[in-house]
Amino acid sequence: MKTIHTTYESIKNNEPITLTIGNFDGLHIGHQNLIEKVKKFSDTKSAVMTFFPHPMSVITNKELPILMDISDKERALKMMHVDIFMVVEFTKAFSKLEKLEFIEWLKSLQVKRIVVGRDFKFGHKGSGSVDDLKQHFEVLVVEDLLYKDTRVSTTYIKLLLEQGDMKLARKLLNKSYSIHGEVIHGDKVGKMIGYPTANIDYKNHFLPKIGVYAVIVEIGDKTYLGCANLGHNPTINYSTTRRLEVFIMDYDGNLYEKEITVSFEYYLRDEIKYDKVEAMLEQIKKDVEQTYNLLKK
Ligand SMILES: Cc1cc2nc3c(=O)[nH]c(=O)nc-3n(C[C@H](O)[C@H](O)[C@H](O)COP(=O)(O)O)c2cc1C
Ligand SMILES: Nc1ncnc2c1ncn2[C@@H]1O[C@H](COP(=O)(O)OP(=O)(O)OP(=O)(O)O)[C@@H](O)[C@H]1O
Repeated sequence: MKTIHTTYESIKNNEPITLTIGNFDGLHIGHQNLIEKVKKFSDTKSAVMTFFPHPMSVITNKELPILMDISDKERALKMMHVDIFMVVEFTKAFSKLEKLEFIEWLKSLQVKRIVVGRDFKFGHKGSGSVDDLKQHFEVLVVEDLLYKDTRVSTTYIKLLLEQGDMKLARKLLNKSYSIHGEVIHGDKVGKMIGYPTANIDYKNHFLPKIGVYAVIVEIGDKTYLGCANLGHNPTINYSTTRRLEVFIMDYDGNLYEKEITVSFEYYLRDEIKYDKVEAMLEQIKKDVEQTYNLLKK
């Protein structure tokens, strides 16, 4: 797969493509279904276009919590054997292109065919629709992928994660929800109480429900079982911002500044404010045992 990081002014493509366009946050089964359709045409290369930063964050000037960053999407699309991944810088100027300007821009990219969902919108304030595209390109409109009457969408998956429904989120994402980030320094209390934790700098990754999780941790090319606490640490050193901390089983090494990935497999329980640290340690021991039982092969 060829990845092109570009601006809309400088983008170039010389090969005829079948293209799909969108945010594809999470690359859920609705997105995957659509991309499989893109790949079916043998007269063109398959191409996926997305934008960075997320258009909503540029338009609203607010950081938007995301399920996947560009590197996650790149990895997933590579595994799906997409030929070309176009990452176009999303700017205020780009957002102001009128629908016909946007269409002319696409024409300059050798687009033979466009594959999108019925609600696809483009151009300034989303004024362009599938009908507009049809006047200029061959367009394949993919039917909605539903799960029990609900359209599979990034928004719906975020709702499931907020409810701690990791099982259904996993089904709709086709993989466990994961967050990767650099390990940063915490308060070093964990080590003292016998459960050292790696604190992850989760940046603008979307955070699931506050609580304790059975997780799988990837460190380089190795995987470990772990138990994560996502929350405010109300018992020791209350933190106003949410923290993601993981106790990694059978690991002792220095993780500071290393990049690790945490996959949320099971929601175990709520985060609790304990009166005594001993009571918390007893519970953490049980969490670790439960994690082992759930995740051991
Ligand atoms: C599996 C696990 C479960 C935890 N559960 C709770 C909890 O219910 N309540 C709480 O206040 N802290 C909980 N913690 C967080 C610990 O209080 C925290 O790891 C400790 O304060 C160390 O923080 P530090 O990394 O900043 O040193 C949990 C930690 C782990 C690893
Ligand atoms: N469940 C689905 N079935 C069919 N097509 C879909 C589905 N979900 C998204 N698409 C299509 O995938 C493309 C990219 O969608 P995009 O990521 O921009 O939005 P989305 O998945 O609907 O997310 P959100 O929940 O944020 O609206 C669009 O053409 C969209 O219509």
